[in-house]
Amino acid sequence: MNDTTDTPKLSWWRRLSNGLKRTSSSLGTAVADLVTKRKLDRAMLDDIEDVLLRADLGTSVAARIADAVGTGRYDKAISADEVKDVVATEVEKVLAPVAKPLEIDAARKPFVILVVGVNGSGKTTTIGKLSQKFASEGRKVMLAAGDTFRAAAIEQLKVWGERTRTPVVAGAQGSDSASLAFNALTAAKEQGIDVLLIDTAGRLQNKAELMNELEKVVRVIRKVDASAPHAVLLVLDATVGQNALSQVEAFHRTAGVTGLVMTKLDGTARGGILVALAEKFKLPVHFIGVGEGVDDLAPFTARDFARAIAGIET
Ligand SMILES: Nc1nc2c(ncn2[C@@H]2O[C@H](COP(=O)(O)OP(=O)(O)OP(=O)(O)O)[C@@H](O)[C@H]2O)c(=O)[nH]1
Repeated sequence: MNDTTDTPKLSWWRRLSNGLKRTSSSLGTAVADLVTKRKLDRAMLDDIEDVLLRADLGTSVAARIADAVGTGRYDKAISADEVKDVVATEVEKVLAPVAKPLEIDAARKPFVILVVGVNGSGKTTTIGKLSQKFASEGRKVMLAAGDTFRAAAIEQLKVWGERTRTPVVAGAQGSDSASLAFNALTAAKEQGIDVLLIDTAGRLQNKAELMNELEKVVRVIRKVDASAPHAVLLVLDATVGQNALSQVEAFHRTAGVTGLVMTKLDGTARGGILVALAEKFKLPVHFIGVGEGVDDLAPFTARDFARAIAGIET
């Protein structure tokens, strides 16, 4: 884990737009190359659509953007900035309905958040960041080290617990993660905890056995509180691109995902996939991760993200 305290703190917007440079600049360069050569015609719109597809935006969004670019502009010269503006506007339209804050229902005590995702997507780090956020809002938080496969994962969660001064319920490596979740929820109820964040082992979406185990965690949690988990957050690594589609599908089927968090948007991210996900699944997107530090979690906002994808400076 990098220590970010010594480096000048970049704003989350700067980190996001830097992270999405790979998408926005290849999109920008490709569009600039296209539009300088000739007046707008169907062939150029097809080329623009291809560029958008390569940026992972998905077929229907790419087609819609190409149509919007074409509207009223046939046989005219068009600038790259005009195209970028249309991209930003159309992408924002797709993202606005899914950009929703994570609401903590105070009537649920504790409000149980199950955090799921593939290996290394950033679950534990996101739990640490959320723990800090909720504690700073004056809530009593507890963490459950449900990733019982790896000793290092249990230790990592304990470190986050210390850092955010939050109690951690942990068992031995190899112990049953469903019973760990059961114990943690029982303890959280007894202690009047407001928010219980449950970590789970990373699992590939195509491994049936592990996905069944996740179902069991949900079933066992419900024995303590039939309304829990109150939120199931799927943590997605922004660098994986198209694979995110099958991750959402499988985790949604198994654990009833209620919202998404996309991490690593500060790196060489391929954030266009978030647009395809929003279009296809319409699941709320709550937060984005823009670094490894405790404060590197930002609420997801459609306009900022759309402009970063299109490569428009704020
Ligand atoms: N740059 C960057 N790195 C991140 C971000 N979120 C997590 N990471 C890093 O990604 C790596 C994996 O993060 P973890 O939180 O351990 O991921 P996990 O999903 O819990 O991993 P498993 O326990 O293996 O399933 C770590 O090195 C984190 O520091 C982010 O938003 N930006």
